[in-house]
Amino acid sequence: MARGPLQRCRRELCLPCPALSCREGTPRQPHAADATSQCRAWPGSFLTVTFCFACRSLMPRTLDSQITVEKTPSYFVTKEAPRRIFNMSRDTKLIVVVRNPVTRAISDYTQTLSKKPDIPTFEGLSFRNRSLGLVDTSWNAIRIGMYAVHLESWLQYFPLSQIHFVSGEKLITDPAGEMGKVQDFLGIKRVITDKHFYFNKTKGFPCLKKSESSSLPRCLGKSKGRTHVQIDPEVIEQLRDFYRPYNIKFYETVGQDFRWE
Ligand SMILES: Nc1ncnc2c1ncn2[C@@H]1O[C@H](COP(=O)(O)OS(=O)(=O)O)[C@@H](OP(=O)(O)O)[C@H]1O
Repeated sequence: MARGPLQRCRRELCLPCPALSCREGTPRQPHAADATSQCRAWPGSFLTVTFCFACRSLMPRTLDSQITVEKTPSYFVTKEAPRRIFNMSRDTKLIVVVRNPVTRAISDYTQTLSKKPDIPTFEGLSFRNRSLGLVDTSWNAIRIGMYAVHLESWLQYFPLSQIHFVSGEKLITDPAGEMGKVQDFLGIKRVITDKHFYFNKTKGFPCLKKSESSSLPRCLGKSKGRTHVQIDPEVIEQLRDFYRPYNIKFYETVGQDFRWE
């Protein structure tokens, strides 16, 4: 029997979802089975890729009409991930949320600082030699934003048609629009629409009118959408210059202009 779109999508894998978290109350698609909570029960995140293969056994069993969704932000920048995922299931559809890499780096730093207040300054970590404009690409917060570089590894295994890029910026300004495109990409009915969202002025972000488990409104947690550390505008300019060629290459490769300039 020919496989329908839902059967084809049965083993979906959701990659970094830095904006509207897959695990935090996104309205549930009737076709989605969430493997992430099971996987996250596994201790230690540095072995993400390894554990996610181990954790396949922890994934919920899915019906042919369901899609398994797994969300691990570090997959996109993990060298071995494309090959391993391809070997597991070459039909896997990949979703990557990307945002302006400079803002991403500052967000990343803000998050680390909240856990380790003693780390060096953002400027100190960003440059090998600031006056020469030498950016430290070995610092993860910088390296992750070089999307074009990471994408190359994925394209060695997966065609572009199997990868969907969500704009992190549009996910804030038009969550329903971005979620609509995700649902189209997965070949499922547009169940999540603008009826599900409202803009919460206090949070400064869109929130859900009601969560899956209750009829009360639900925003993402305190660690999502917090105030960023203030960075010297000159540093921001230097980093913009650094990322420009990577961004241009990325836009060209995916055929989409994210307007980060
Ligand atoms: N609706 C809504 N509510 C709150 N936050 C939102 C939302 N949509 C997108 N964002 C942006 O998501 C950013 C946090 O994502 P993370 O990268 O920390 O997520 S994750 O760790 O990958 O789950 C977070 O980044 P920061 O602003 O740096 O905290 C937000 O800008």
